[in-house]
Amino acid sequence: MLEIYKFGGSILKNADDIRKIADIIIKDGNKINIFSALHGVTDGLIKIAEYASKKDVKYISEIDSLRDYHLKICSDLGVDNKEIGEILIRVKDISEYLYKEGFYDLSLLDLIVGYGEILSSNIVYLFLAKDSSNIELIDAKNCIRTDSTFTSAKVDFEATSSLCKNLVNIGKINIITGFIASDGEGRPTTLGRNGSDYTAALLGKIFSAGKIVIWKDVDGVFTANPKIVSNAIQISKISYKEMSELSYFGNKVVSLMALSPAISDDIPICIRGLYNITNEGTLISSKTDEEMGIKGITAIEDVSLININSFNILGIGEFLKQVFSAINKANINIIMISQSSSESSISICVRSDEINEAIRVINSEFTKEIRENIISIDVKNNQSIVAVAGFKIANQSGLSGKIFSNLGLANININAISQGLCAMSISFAVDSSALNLCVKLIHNSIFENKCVNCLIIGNGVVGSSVIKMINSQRQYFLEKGIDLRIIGYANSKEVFLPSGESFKYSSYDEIISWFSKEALIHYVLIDCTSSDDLVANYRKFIDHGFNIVTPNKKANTLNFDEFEKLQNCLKVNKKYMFYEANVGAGLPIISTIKDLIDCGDEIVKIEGIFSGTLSYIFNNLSNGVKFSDIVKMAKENGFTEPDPRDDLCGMDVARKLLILARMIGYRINLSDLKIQNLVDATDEQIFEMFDSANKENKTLRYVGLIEDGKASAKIIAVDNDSPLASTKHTDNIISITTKFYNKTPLVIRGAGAGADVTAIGVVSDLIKLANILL
Ligand SMILES: NC(=O)C1=CN([C@@H]2O[C@H](COP(=O)(O)OP(=O)(O)OC[C@H]3O[C@@H](n4cnc5c(N)ncnc54)[C@H](OP(=O)(O)O)[C@@H]3O)[C@@H](O)[C@H]2O)C=CC1
Ligand SMILES: N[C@@H](CC=O)C(=O)O
Repeated sequence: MLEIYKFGGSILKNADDIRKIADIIIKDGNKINIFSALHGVTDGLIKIAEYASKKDVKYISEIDSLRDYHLKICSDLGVDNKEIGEILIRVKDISEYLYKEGFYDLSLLDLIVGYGEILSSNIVYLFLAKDSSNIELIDAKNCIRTDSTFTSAKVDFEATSSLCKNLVNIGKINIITGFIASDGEGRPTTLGRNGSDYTAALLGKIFSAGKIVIWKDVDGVFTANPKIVSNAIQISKISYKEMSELSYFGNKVVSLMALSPAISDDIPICIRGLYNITNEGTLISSKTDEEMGIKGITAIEDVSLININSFNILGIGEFLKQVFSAINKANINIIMISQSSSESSISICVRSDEINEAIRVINSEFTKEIRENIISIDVKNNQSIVAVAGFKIANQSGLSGKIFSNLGLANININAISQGLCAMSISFAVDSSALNLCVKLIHNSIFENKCVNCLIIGNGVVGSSVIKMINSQRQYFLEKGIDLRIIGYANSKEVFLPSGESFKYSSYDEIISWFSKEALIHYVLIDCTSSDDLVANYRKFIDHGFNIVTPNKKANTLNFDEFEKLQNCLKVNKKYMFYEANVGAGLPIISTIKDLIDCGDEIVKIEGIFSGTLSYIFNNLSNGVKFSDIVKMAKENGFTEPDPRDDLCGMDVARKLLILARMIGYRINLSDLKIQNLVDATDEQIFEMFDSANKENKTLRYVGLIEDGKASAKIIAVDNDSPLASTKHTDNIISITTKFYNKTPLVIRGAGAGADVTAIGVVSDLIKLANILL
């Protein structure tokens, strides 16, 4: 199967690129190979023409760097530079002529600019010809015939076809200049920007190629410009129609012009990356990837929006006819139209550099009506058109909602919108200042809406275990349709990113702005610190789109006014806060109480052992170990609070009791709780308590109680056969008496502290959140 390869300037930067390209051509034995100019050379040649014709001597230094660039590559490749040197002298001669004349026209521009392709193709030819006699160099001026529309010449297909068939020997490896052609009088012409793609497509059509491969510095067509949307996805298959839509609206991977010869003869075009040849690229053909209804988001920048209102005086048909014919006569390209038939108003988008002319022709068309205030015109500059394209645009219900609700939340205003019934795209105009955010938001709302993006602050005992659990269970969650993605984790000074990079921070604002600039759809802050400071910033995170999941008890034990403000902020922003690990680590205490309340049950009493650390201490006292040593062991095992005094003074239990008490409707603060403090207890005092309880066949337990609007906690010597006495290790045991569970209370028991069980509580919250969001 004959294939046409085209190599663009972005992969013609140095000798290494040319070696890679030569390897591909030789390995594949590819017969028709089209070359653009070396990277940046076309622009360089335009500059030379402009400087020289304006008698600016800067053209000389441009010529020098052009020469040095090409000769260095020749020397790096070890090719004889005589031929290249001679071509460069011709370029110099032309520029000296332009300098002398102080003038250039489009035909002279085509003459000089075309040397870019001549130089690159000669270098490649010379390099390949060192090892093979089967290489042919073809100057496309000798086989692509055009009219004389310099800089964007129209191809005479019949003449070109017969010239190519005569000149190109497909038994050989042909190195052919892209972009350039000549008119009937033999004058050099060019095919317009990205014209080399068009040369490739033309040759594909002429030689009935099986495929046209466009080699680039990117691996294929992406769902958005990866320079704007870092998580853009490579598309494996896209139809001609979809690609045409993307190209029309600004995707530069392949030009619209190049698509048409391929479409007419159904020749697939493959976009492939030179630097990643194992990647199979994107195939543009009559078939699409049906699974992927929407293929991408693209944008045209630098447009202006003209709104013309006719106040219904003229018939709509007549009014529109006049608008379009005026614009058409001025040869101005209308990029997008949006019409409101009820008001006979119409919005049209044109390129910014054509706006003045467009306004002039409309004004002159409607001079009388404007004077009589029948027609008014207003203009919005600095606009960009964003388009979402794909074969399922027209019949995908909910798509507009998905797109526009996220834009609305980000305060991005749509200035005009356009979509046809059978359309492959929906397009709209936004202020250019909002463009990047807009593209990211739409991209992520379509392609990333199945992800919960987790930012973990605090990577100590609990945080590290949460990170490990999310990563190790990733595949398991994916199979359930939940994509938990860690976008970063932080300690108190530094944020670490998945790329391996990190940045230091001094305020949470820096963290918020870093992550919100990605405009992801579902964010969650996982607070694995015990910080009050971070809690004080929750509302900022929530205002920027974050949900919260946390084992940190500080938020739910804020002073009641602050606590209510936080609840209100969540409500206003429609965000969620989950905190199962606040009480009993991974034990389902919070969720059970919530379920009972949601079912209309009334909680009468909650009682039990709420501290894993104190449980561990009293469970181990029986082994004759000192109280102070057991505290150390509890800290080493990760059961205590970051500051173990919070456990010993009863504050940790107090927080847990307050959290549950507030859940069941008590409007109380920490200061309202009666809590026994053990922080100053000596080993001897604790042992004495233990010993006297033991003598009475009792066991010491630190017990919390919530009942009758009050909450308290203290050490109690419980009977040895009491369920409270039966706990082991770090066990918590919580008994819940309710209107329905009144004879036998509902009891939850299990490990109440430690990294893994707490991480389970956090991750189960993430799954609950994901099930709501996704
Ligand atoms: N351990 C357990 O069994 C349970 C713990 N919890 C709760 O989990 C939370 C974490 O506990 P644990 O992992 O043991 O604590 P650690 O002390 O092990 O880790 C705390 C982490 O938070 C970071 N950090 C501290 N202050 C700040 C701040 N102001 N801003 C940003 N990061 C900060 C620390 O960073 P750096 O190292 O730089 O200081 C560290 O990475 C606590 O709220 C605790 O109550 C809840 C249930 C059970
Ligand atoms: N330090 C706490 C940890 C869980 O909240 C405890 O010991 O219970």
